[in-house]
Amino acid sequence: MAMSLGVLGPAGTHSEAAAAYLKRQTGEDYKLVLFADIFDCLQAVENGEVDSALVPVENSLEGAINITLDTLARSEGLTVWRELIWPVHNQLLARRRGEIKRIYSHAQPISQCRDFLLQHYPQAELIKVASTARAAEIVAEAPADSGSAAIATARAGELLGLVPIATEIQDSAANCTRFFQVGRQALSFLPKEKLLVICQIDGQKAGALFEVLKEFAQRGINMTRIESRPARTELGAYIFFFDLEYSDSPQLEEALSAVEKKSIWLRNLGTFPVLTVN
Ligand SMILES: O=C(O)C(=O)C[C@]1(C(=O)O)C=C[C@@H](O)C=C1
Repeated sequence: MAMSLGVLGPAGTHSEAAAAYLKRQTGEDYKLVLFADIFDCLQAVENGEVDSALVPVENSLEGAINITLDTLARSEGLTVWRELIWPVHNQLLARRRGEIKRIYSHAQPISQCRDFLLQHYPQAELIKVASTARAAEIVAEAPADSGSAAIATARAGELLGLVPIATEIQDSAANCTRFFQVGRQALSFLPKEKLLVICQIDGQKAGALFEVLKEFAQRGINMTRIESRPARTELGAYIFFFDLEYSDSPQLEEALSAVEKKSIWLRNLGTFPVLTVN
C-alpha cells in the first residue's frame, strides 16, 4: 500500500519536484499530499495524518529554513529518515512578455535571485507568498496586462500556461536545497550516514558551547553543520542543531551522553542516509 508523503504545495513547487525524485530514486510507492505551508506538513506527520513529509531545511545561497528548524526543535517524536540534496532552478514566469511591475515568489527564491532582480528589475515590487507554485497561480489568475511575474519552477509554468521571461535566474549555478524526509518511528533498515542532534545549552555560562563542541572534537566526531535558533523563551537563549557524521563507534554514544549532561535538554532525531541528484 502506498505511504503518504506530505510536501509544500500547490502542484509545481520545488518541494513537489524533489518528492517526485525521492519516489523514483527509492522505488517507494508514495502518495503525495500537498500542504499550504511547511509547518502544516510537519504537524501532519506528528499527528499521524501522513506517514512522512519532505521539507526544505537549508539552501546553499540563503541558509536555514527557519520554520523547519523551529518546528523540528519543538516536535515530539519526529525522526529524520533521509536527506536529499536538490538542485534548485528558478525561472521568471509571466502570462506574456511586457513591463514587469511586481514579482511574486516564496521568500527563499526571491533571495536566491537577488543579483538578477537588482540587475534587471530594480524597480519591481517583490511580494513574498507561501510557495513558488502559489506565486505562479497568482500570476496566472491576474489579467495578462497586470505586469505581474513569478519566480517559480519550469513545471509550474507548464501547469499554468505561463511563459518563461528568463530562465536559470538564481545567483549561482550550484544553487541547491537540502531537504529532510521526516517521519515518526525510525527506519532502522536505512544506511546510517549522518545524524541530527538538537539541544539547548545554558548560554549564561562562559564556554558552554565550547564545552559541548569539545565532546565531539576530542572523540574525532565530524560535525558537518552547526546552526543556532532562538529558544523562543527569552532574548539570548539559543537552541543548537548539530549535523554529525555517523560512525558505528562507542565514541559517538559517549559524546552524545556527555553532551546531554551539559545541555538543558537534548533530542536525537536519528541517523539517515544522504541522497544526491546525479
Ligand atoms: O516554494 C517552493 O517551491 C518550495 O518548495 C519551498 C522552497 C523553500 O522553502 O526553500 C524549497 C526549495 C527552494 O529553496 C525554494 C523554495
